[in-house]
Amino acid sequence: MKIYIIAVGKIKQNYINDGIDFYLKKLRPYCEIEIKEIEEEKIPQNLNEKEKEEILRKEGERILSKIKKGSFVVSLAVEGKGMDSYEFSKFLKATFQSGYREMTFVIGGSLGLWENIKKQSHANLSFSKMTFPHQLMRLILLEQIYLALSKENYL
Ligand SMILES: C[S@@+](CC[C@H](N)C(=O)[O-])C[C@H]1O[C@@H](n2cnc3c(N)ncnc32)[C@H](O)[C@@H]1O
Repeated sequence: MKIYIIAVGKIKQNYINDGIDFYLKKLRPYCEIEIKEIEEEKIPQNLNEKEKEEILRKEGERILSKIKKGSFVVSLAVEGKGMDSYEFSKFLKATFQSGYREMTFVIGGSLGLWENIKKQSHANLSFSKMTFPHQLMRLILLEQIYLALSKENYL
């Protein structure tokens, strides 16, 4: 089983990169996992709606080009479906048990995710009603995948 995380932008904060490395190592016995970074568009000052939509579309098309056919795609979105950690663990395992060999999680950039991606995904997943920075979202997602695959009995 393989998990891809497609995320917009590079992470510059060392504490987040250290956390990501930490969980990638811990996840090694449980699954193969790969992060694909998408180039982030520059956001102009006084951004208008048209410019915002254009940025989301450009980033969105880059994301779509990285999604492998046959992968079960989950977009991370504040307005998506909420789950507790136990439900998330069951969701991960059930997806792989249903025959999918790959899951792809998609995390948007500073402006979010293109609507087309959310519509085309198999599921939209919310981690809470709060909006987290996209860099931190990568770390939170890895920690929850680790919890889901390694510690079911404690959830
Ligand atoms: C800074 S947020 C984007 C905020 C943007 N205003 C929006 O409405 O989507 C960047 C990305 O992090 C992810 N994200 C942030 N908070 C989240 C949450 N509570 N649940 C799921 N994903 C979240 C989403 O993929 C989002 O596109």
